[in-house]
Amino acid sequence: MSMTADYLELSDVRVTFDGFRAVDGVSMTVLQGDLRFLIGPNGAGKTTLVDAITGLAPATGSIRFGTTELIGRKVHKIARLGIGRTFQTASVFEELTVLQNLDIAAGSGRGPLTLLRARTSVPAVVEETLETVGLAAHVGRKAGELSHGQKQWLEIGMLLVQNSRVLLLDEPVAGMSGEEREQTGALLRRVGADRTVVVVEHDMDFMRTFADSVTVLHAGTVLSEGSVAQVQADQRVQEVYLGEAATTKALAAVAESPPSMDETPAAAEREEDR
Ligand SMILES: Nc1ncnc2c1ncn2[C@@H]1O[C@H](COP(=O)(O)OP(=O)(O)OP(=O)(O)O)[C@@H](O)[C@H]1O
Repeated sequence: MSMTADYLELSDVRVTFDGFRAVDGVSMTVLQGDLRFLIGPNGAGKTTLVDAITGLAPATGSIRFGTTELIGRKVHKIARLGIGRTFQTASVFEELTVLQNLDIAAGSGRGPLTLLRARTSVPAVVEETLETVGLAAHVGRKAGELSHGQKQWLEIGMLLVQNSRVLLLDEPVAGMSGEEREQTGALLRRVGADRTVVVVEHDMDFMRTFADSVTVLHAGTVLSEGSVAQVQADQRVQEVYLGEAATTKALAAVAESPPSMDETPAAAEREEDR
């Protein structure tokens, strides 16, 4: 493990699809141990930004992991540098056991024969990871039989055995029960202590409970950034999140009883002000 703290530093990152700017000049720095949540309305560019970091979307600007530039590198090179991600739907091997899934992830450099050979002991990193993600009691179960939450934990475990230093997690608690959410939050705190973690999430309660810091994306740009309290107090964030609901409500109110502008107190006040 490195002695110096890791960090992920994005500078003026842009991703364009056919002239449409999905990510439009994002700069942000995420430090190891600072559990960062990336939030924003649908289409804000969150997933595209994660795609850019992992090499799946062509980006311009700079994305550095420590002093290493990631832009321009191939997907598997970026993964090998220690940048790991999960997807909204867990991508575990359903027919294989929990242990086999972790083994395959850990042995990404080993040949298939080594993996097939009967083993007498579980590698230390796999054993440790089973404890960390809370699946020690389920080593022999087929991944397909796990609950949705447990599959997500297994996927995070697969990143841990690969020694991922950066974890980019796409909606890890979507579809989870309340208890699984709590356990996932605790897991993120544990793994995030000595790793650089970015959590893309729509669940605001989960974000409020577990985020150390928050970046709010809107229309491909950083709208706001700071602590949960700072971001929540930001007028622009409230407008983006409440905007749609407020507009719908206002329209409904207008349809129900058209307000007469002359009679409202506000209109009367404005008259006096003149
Ligand atoms: N491959 C693509 N080609 C064209 N447009 C794309 C592509 N991928 C994403 N987009 C567009 O880029 C914008 C950002 O999408 P993205 O999925 O990154 O948003 P998001 O913040 O992750 O949204 P959600 O919360 O709904 O997942 C959207 O308008 C989307 O339609």
